[in-house]
Amino acid sequence: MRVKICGITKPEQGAAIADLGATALGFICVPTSPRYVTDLQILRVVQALEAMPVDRIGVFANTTIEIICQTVEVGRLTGVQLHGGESLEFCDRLRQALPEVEILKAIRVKAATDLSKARDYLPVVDTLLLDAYHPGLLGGTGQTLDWNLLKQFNPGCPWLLAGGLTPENIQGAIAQVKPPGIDLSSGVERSPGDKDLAKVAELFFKLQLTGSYLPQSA
Ligand SMILES: O=C(O)c1ccccc1NCC(=O)[C@H](O)[C@H](O)COP(=O)(O)O
Repeated sequence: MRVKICGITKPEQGAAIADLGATALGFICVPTSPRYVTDLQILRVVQALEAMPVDRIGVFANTTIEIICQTVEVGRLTGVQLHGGESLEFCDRLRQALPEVEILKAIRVKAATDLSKARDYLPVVDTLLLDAYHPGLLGGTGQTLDWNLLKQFNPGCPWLLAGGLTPENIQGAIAQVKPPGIDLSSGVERSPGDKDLAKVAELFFKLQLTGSYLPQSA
C-alpha cells in the first residue's frame, strides 16, 4: 500500500517519517496554506532524506506551469499534485512540460458525480487523489468524505484516499473503501506543518494490523 504523509516542513521530521515507512512525502506549495514551504525549504528536507526510497510530491493549486517546473527542479521533486481547479488541458500541458514526473490530480468529493469527473482526468494524469470537499479550504481540512460513495470506485489507475484520516479511523477506512493508497496530513500533526511522530508511528502500527501494509524491510 502506498502511504503519503503530506505537509512536511522540517528536515528531521521528513527523514523520520520516511524511516517509519512512508512511501511518499508531500510538500505544500500553496502560499495561503499554514503548511506552505518554499523551494529551498523543500530542498533542505530532500537533502535530509539522502538516498531513502520515498516519493517527493509538491502540492500546488491554481498556479502556473512555470512555477511548478521551477519548484520541481529546485526541490528535486518526483511528483506534482494538482489540488485546485486545474483543467484537463492544463494537466496535459504539464505532462508535456514534465514527462518524467508523476502527476496526481486531487478531486474534492462532495457527490457521486465528482467521481465521474475524476475519471475524466485518466488519460492525462498518473494518479487520482480523492479528498473531502470543504467550502472555504482546498486541503488539509481534517474532514472525511463519504466513504460509502467509494465502495465501487475502481478508476483503472492508481489512487489515494485522503481527507480526515487518522490513526484512529484508518482501519475502518481501509476495511470499508479498500484504497490502494492513503494520504494523511492533519491527522498526524500537533499543529499545521508540525508532524507528531508518535501519531505517525501509531498509524504504521495500525496499518500493519490491517494486513494491507507490509513494512519495507519485510
Ligand atoms: O494541507 C494543506 O494545507 C493544503 C492546502 C492547500 C491545498 C492542499 C493542501 N493539502 C493537500 C493534501 O494532500 C492533504 O494531505 C489532504 O488534503 C488531506 O488532508 P487532511 O484531511 O488534513 O488529512
